[in-house]
Amino acid sequence: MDYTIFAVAVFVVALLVFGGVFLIRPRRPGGGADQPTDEGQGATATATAEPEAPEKEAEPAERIDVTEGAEHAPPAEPAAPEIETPPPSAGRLVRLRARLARSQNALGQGLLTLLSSDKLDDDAWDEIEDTLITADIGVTSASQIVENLRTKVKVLGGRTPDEVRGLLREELLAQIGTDTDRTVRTGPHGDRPGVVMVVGVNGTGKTTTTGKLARVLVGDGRSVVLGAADTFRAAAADQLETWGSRVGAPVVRKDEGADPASVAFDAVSRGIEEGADTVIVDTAGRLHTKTGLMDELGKVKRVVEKKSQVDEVLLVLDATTGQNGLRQARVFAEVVNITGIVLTKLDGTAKGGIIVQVQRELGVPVKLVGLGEGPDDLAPFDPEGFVDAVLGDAEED
Ligand SMILES: Nc1nc2c(ncn2[C@@H]2O[C@H](COP(=O)(O)OP(=O)(O)OP(=O)(O)O)[C@@H](O)[C@H]2O)c(=O)[nH]1
Repeated sequence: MDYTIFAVAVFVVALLVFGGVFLIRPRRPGGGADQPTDEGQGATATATAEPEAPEKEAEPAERIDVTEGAEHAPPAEPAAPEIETPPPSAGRLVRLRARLARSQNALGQGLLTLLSSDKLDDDAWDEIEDTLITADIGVTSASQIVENLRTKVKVLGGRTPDEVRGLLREELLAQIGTDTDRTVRTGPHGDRPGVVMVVGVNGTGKTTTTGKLARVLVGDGRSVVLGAADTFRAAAADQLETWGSRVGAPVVRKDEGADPASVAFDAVSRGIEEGADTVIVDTAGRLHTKTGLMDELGKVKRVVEKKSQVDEVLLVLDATTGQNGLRQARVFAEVVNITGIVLTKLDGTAKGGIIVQVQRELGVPVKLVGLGEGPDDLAPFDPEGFVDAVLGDAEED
């Protein structure tokens, strides 16, 4: 009996030892502990499927902590980029005027030719009005311009090209408004930074504008912190980080899907801590129901205001989208108190009249215009510079 028990015990121990060795050995190639080595071996097909599984499982647990932390650490940071010194804002529209002239000149030349024709009959005036409407200036403004021009031309009698240009210039400027305050308020208040919220539908150039505006401010000698509160797409935050790193502006971001208001709050806190002059918060515009949009933008603003007042809410509109852009503008204007408009992609459309229409609709001035994809292709809007470019009076190239 004893021998039987002893024999069974020896057999069990032997089985365990043999089985243990056998079981441990095959795990090595794909096992958790060896994972970094395997990963380093790179992309060769079949073996990669297994090691990836434990890695993915481990990630979310770590990421939750990161979400709560101040910033998202980029995975493998490349060598720090060289910090650029962008040009100041002054004189930018002059530099970009040739580009404006190129896109808007057909409108100006079309109007000047019609106005200079010998016979200014009803058909000619209708054509002038149609040309203005085609340029998205809006029906009300177009008919006002035509009415005023008709009266002035009658009084004038004969018309020299200079006189015609002068009349048209005057009318266009009157519609755009020369005495409007177009200052972008970015200044700090004591020890608190100025806060700018950038809103608008994605694809209009919102993130690009946030980055370009940071460059404008840094070019003017300001220190800037950026908040990547468009958390719908991680790529938007990556994009902003690239903009920020080029001018040495820190970017506060969190994981995709994080609460935009908390990103904005942290960005403003960081701005205060660092004694920055301005915090620019890029928000998401992807919510196509008005209630969702209202809730989100309202919350971002309220939360930011716990830390500092919001000085500017800039609405970014794509000039090439015409009536669609105007519809977007109306929705945003209903949900948030817009203080200025940034009209992007003016280099890509002849319909610069949208400036007049959007200002008239929203009662808010165009403060900045985007004139290209280059990093410094954002300029403070200047009505005279714009109209001179439309009328083909661009001296610089
Ligand atoms: N030609 C031209 N392109 C512009 C201008 N502003 C922005 N863009 C381009 O428009 C595209 C969209 O810009 P984004 O800044 O990514 O647009 P967004 O609204 O932030 O959209 P998301 O990136 O999806 O958040 C990019 O290719 C920009 O380079 C402009 O003034 N002129």
